Amino acid sequence: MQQAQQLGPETVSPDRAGEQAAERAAGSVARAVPRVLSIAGTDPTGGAGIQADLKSIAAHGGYGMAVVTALVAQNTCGVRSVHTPPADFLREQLQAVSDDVVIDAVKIGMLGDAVVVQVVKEWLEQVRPPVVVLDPVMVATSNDRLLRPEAEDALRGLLPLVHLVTPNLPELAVLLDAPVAADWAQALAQGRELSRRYGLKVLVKGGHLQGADSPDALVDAAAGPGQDLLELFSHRVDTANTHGTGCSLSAAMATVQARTLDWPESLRRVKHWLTGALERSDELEVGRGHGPIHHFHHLQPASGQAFSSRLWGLTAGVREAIMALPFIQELSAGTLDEDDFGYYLAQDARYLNGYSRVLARASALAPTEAEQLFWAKGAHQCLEVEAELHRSWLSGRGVSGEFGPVTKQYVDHLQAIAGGGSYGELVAAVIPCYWLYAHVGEQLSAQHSGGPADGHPYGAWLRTYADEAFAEASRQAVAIMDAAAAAESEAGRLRMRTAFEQSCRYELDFFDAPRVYARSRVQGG
Ligand SMILES: Nc1ncnc2c1ncn2[C@@H]1O[C@H](COP(=O)(O)OP(=O)(O)OP(=O)(O)O)[C@@H](O)[C@H]1O
Ligand SMILES: Cc1ncc(CO)c(N)n1
Repeated sequence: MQQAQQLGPETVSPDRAGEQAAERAAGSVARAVPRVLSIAGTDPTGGAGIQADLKSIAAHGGYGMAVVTALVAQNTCGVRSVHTPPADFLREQLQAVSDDVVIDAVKIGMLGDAVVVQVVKEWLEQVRPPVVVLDPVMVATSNDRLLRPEAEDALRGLLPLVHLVTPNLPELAVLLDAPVAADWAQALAQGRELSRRYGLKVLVKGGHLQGADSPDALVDAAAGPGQDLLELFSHRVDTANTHGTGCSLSAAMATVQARTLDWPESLRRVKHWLTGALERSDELEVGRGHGPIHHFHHLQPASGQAFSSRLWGLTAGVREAIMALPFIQELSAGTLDEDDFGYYLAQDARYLNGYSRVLARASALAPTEAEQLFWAKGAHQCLEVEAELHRSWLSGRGVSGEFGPVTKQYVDHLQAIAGGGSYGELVAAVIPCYWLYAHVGEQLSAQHSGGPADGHPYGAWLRTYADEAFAEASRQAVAIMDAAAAAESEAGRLRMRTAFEQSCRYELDFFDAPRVYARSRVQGG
């Protein structure tokens, strides 16, 4: 504090002042690691205000600094009280930063009252940072007021010093002294008007609209036709974790603009990041109200559900290929050659025997008793199904019980991982058998709603495919894989992915094997 008092404006070193003036005169200079100052209130739970700004700045490669306008006792559920430090002290904080550091960008958030707005205004007039983004914070996500109503006029007076303002719809209405926009078209019209009136860019935010999208638009009334509007539509993330989205967005815009000197490009990057941060917000488990977004989701590997979702997405092509196989199509239509079906079942019985041993190994490696039991039950069921296949379908058909080439390769692949891989890798390798089987079952039963027609040669078999108990086991297995993925290193997760993808390929080959290797084909041509 004492030190701050010693450092008045008159103590600015001539070098530093010259440096700032030179940079200003040259216009903005892109910086690899811009020095970004947040002027905002606090959130001790870290999701909004200065704490969110610093994370957002760092997440976008900036060097974050912060001047506190107000100390806010708040959490994800709401605001309890606000303590505003004396205006002189705010001035000293601002001056302490700008006397020493060249500022590449400023983000302004909660200002609270008209006195604070005035101090910040005077400082902006003196320093004129090259990038100034104002988030006109008025009301928190929890609906608590963060700006005194009588300060709204003062906030409008700040606009001529700002390059980009980022109002949500109610804030946009207050800045224009107009009714709140009822739809996106009205919001854009208001954004244009605000941009024109104050000669700045406006980021109109559609987070408060209803609908499948959460649109945002960069409006610049001064730009030529075709350049005056950039609209970005992202899907609306189904989450209550929206605390601090506005803070994080504006701090990110200030940072990326200072790095790129390109507002539209900044919005594209920031919007993409923000959607991911909302999507992954559940992983943080912070607070009981509107939780924070995941600022660093792009640096941390997806854990939990996201791992299996990624693998599922990566293997969409294999699933399509399986469904398109003559074997699957003809099986569903009832036109499949009996020998092909017999070959498939005999190989399945052979496979299940090997698979059972591999599941027993997963049981042996399982980190919890519940998982140990899950895999042990799976191993047991495989043997039961194998026995049932021999009793019902295979007896009297005279099909060979020898390993076919694909069956051999698939089981060898699983056994190699059972012998030398980690638990996560083994789980990832065994999942496609559950998951793709359940998927094919679901697809086939959708093709036979109400059950296969009477007299369908494979009707009984199709019915077993649509078994809900199996679908449930598949979901449990996938959940176990996600937990195992979270416990692995990044390299371990990569091995899991490889094991999973290889097993998916073998599932495809397995369904196609009758076409290639069934006795009638091999012998009869
Ligand atoms: N559910 C959602 N899904 C996707 N994007 C969202 C969602 N909610 C908000 N956003 C995005 O978050 C940003 C902030 O939008 P919003 O209109 O909610 O601002 P705000 O009210 O100032 O935020 P805050 O909640 O921090 O007060 C915008 O880019 C908006 O599109
Ligand atoms: C300090 C602060 N600024 C902004 C918001 C808006 O989310 C908040 N809740 N707290």
